[in-house]
Amino acid sequence: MPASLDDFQVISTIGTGSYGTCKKICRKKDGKILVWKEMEYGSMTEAEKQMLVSEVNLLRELHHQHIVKYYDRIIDRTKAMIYIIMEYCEGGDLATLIAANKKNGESITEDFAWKILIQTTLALKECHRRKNGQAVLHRDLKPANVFLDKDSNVKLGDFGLARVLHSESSFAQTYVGTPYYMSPELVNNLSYNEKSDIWALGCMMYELCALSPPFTASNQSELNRKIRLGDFPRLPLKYSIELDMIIRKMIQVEVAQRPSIGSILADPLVQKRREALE
Ligand SMILES: CNC(=O)c1c(C)[nH]c(/C=C2\C(=O)Nc3ccc(Cl)cc32)c1C
Repeated sequence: MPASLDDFQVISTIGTGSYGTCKKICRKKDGKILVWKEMEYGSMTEAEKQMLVSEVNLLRELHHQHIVKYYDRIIDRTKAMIYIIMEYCEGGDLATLIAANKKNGESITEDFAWKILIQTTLALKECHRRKNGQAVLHRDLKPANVFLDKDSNVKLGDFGLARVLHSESSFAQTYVGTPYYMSPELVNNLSYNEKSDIWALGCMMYELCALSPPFTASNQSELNRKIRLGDFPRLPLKYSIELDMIIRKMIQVEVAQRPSIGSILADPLVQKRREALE
């Protein structure tokens, strides 16, 4: 029996972005707290609608402890709206955490930084695993797309949809935000690849610790120049040289120089940190 909007009670709006609105909802039959991301697809081309459908279908295929669980989707054709129902992540998103730390002068611990790095890498490993020959590259890894559950475990969300919503469509005009995590290959109009997600992961980890992206500028051309150069300051000295090194390896201009997901997880230090998490 497909779900319907009447099966849920909307509790509150918990996030809005260029992709749509995220609402906290309650499933009436059992009181389970979930979220739905609602998007208006009326202004999409047929090709974009098809891409959205295939991305949602990919989401359904991904089952992993560090990827937000997909529950269902509801399409309201009268309003040209799609509602994607997913698990609730009580800890919110990393962008909010970074903003709060900047505001109150706090910073995450070294242990928490390693936890986020390891769990996000594990989520990307699952995304990059070929499903029916189709890799689900994230394409938009950033703090606003990484969520935390009640135990501050990582839940990666909102991927794949970026490919649909970054296309040359009416959505493109609504896409806001500076692409701080754009990799050198994208700046040079080369193709996006799995190592582009590694670059974005390094940028996200850097910002989580330093409370600023590795590359900042007041305009796109200056940002592109800095990204191509690849120079950025060391993490704050409270963080170990090992953490700085592994993040620095991820943010290397040369794609081939960046570690693969497998080599990150095989790093002895990562393995030691991972054992401490389990
Ligand atoms: C300030 N942020 C929040 O309060 C917040 C909380 C507590 N949860 C969320 C967002 C999600 C959430 O709780 N589950 C999600 C699944 C997929 C996606 Cl794309 C987003 C979410 C947000 C934005």
